[in-house]
Amino acid sequence: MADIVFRNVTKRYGDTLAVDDASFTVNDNEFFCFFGPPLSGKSTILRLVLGLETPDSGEILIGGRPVNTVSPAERNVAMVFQNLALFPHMSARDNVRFPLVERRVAEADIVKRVDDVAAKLHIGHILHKPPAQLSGGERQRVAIARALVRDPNAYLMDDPISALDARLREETRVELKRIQRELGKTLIYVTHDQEEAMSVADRIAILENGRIRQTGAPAEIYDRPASTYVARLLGSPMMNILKSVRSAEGVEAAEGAIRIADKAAPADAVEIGLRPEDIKVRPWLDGEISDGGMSVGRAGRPARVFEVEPLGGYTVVTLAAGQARLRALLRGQPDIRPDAMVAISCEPGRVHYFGQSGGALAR
Ligand SMILES: Nc1ncnc2c1ncn2[C@@H]1O[C@H](COP(=O)(O)OP(=O)(O)OP(=O)(O)O)[C@@H](O)[C@H]1O
Repeated sequence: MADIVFRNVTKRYGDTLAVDDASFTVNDNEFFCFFGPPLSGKSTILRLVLGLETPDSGEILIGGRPVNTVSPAERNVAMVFQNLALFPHMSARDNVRFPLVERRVAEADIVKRVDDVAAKLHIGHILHKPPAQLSGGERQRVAIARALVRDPNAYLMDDPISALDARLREETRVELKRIQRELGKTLIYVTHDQEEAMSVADRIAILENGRIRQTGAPAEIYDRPASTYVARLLGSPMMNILKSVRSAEGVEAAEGAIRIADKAAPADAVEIGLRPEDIKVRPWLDGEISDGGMSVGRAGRPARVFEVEPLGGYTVVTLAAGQARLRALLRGQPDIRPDAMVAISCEPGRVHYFGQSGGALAR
């Protein structure tokens, strides 16, 4: 078993709380991702797992064993380095052999272990090549083979593909996900890219200033963000978050320009969140009269199109409703022009409610 557990782990650097009372469990064979803005404590958590840092308080367990005082070598957790750096002057095979040669493992053992890991990663046929002759995906597999040849309990990656261009990043993350599934080994992965976190991870932990704000499967966090902080971090375009007040029918936002007919709206909601893809937009009909009593849920409220961004498969429309700006994500390339009047609506069930401190409220 290679589950990794943090129990109330805190790590300070001087006055900086790099990791603040973190508790989580990474399950055996899980692809677990830490995601957060710069300086939120992601790398420090990896360093604590590796044993390069010691917690000021709290406990770390790997496979059920407390490791606070266990050296990095004895923890048997492998790091796959940023940009998957391979030694350019060595063949892929020598790269993979390297950690074992360094540890003076017997030659027969080295051969067997390299063959084993090469078979798992399907790279047996490319081991004779130098890194320069490998594709990006092959290099990635070789770098992972080098980390795994010692048969670690888990492997860690710190923003491994951030240096690649956008297209290659997309391909590489698919490959990474595939590799992790095939290997079935615990992977702790750090990224500052929300789309990457969502796409690769079985579960994500979201960090803010060293604190874990929410942990869960990507879809779960996306659909039920625990706070405005988390809601803003996941999703592109970002969730629309608007100040709101309770009304007789439900809630109002944007000085009444948006009304949600939702009797179940919590009384203490001070902000509502609308995902761009949940906002429906249709042309405002000739002669249509804005009835102040109409609700967003039923008939649609008037809004003016501020700007239109056609992105091919979908279109981002920025709308002006009262003083508020909203972004809606529409499929395809609808015939919507700047300055046009449109009717916007949203299913009440898709509205997120947040309280005074930014925490999500149950309907
Ligand atoms: N060796 C160190 N000495 C002093 N402060 C440190 C050290 N390492 C990290 N910190 C501080 O701890 C906090 C967390 O840093 P950390 O590198 O873990 O964040 P991160 O989320 O990985 O950031 P990034 O995305 O920029 O890599 C930051 O405020 C950072 O300045």
